[in-house]
Amino acid sequence: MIHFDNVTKVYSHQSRPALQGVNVAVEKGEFVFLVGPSGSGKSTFLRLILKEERPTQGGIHVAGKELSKLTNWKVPHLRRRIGCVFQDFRLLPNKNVYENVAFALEVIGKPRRFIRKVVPEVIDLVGLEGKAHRMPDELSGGEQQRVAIARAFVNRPMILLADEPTGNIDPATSIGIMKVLDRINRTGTTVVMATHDAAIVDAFRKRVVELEDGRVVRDQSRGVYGQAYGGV
Ligand SMILES: Nc1ncnc2c1ncn2[C@@H]1O[C@H](COP(=O)(O)OP(=O)(O)OP(=O)(O)O)[C@@H](O)[C@H]1O
Repeated sequence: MIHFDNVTKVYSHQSRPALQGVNVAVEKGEFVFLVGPSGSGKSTFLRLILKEERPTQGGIHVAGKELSKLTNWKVPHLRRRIGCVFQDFRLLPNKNVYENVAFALEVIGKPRRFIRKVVPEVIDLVGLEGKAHRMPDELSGGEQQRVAIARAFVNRPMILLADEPTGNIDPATSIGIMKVLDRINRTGTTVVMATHDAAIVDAFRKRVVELEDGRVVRDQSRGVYGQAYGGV
């Protein structure tokens, strides 16, 4: 589903590469935690998948397409098939829960009847039943993140990218957010989640890809946040 083939990314005016010789293959339906210190290249990895950045060297395939061969007018189509969730929620403050989720479908021209059917289903899926008419400022941080996940998922993307989704949320609430992402993954959506949240990574035991200075230093199935060697 996502293939990085010897990918190096050097931003302009930077001497040090943000990513260096990265080879990672994420298959359909996988859940991958992307970990590593600040500045190790996690967000760059996610931005390359969306073609928000281009690799300096190497190739990237997403859903069977080589991104360098994707013409500019096809990029929105790629992005439509990839849901994104961020640390800072990015909800529309003047729209309620229902409207925030529905908006994602309205902008891509889905029929109103379809929107009325699927939006309540997704609001239930993320555990916000009964809260469709609340405004974002009437919700807790965890609830706001659930709305953001509902919005990212309502179009049933093949891939969900999450950049520090629990970064602004307390540990107990983070477990609930993670369970929602797990539920989405179980519907067949491939999930890649960049995180610093060791407790979450250790609790859910998914594949862990660790970056350090732009290189993959570990790729482990059912991994933990820190090095697993020596029983640590
Ligand atoms: N737009 C940019 N222009 C120039 N350099 C950049 C740009 N974006 C990121 N970098 C640099 O690339 C390197 C990797 O950054 P990146 O944001 O991918 O790391 P990260 O692992 O996501 O960090 P964090 O955990 O702090 O979000 C860093 O050295 C950063 O300063």
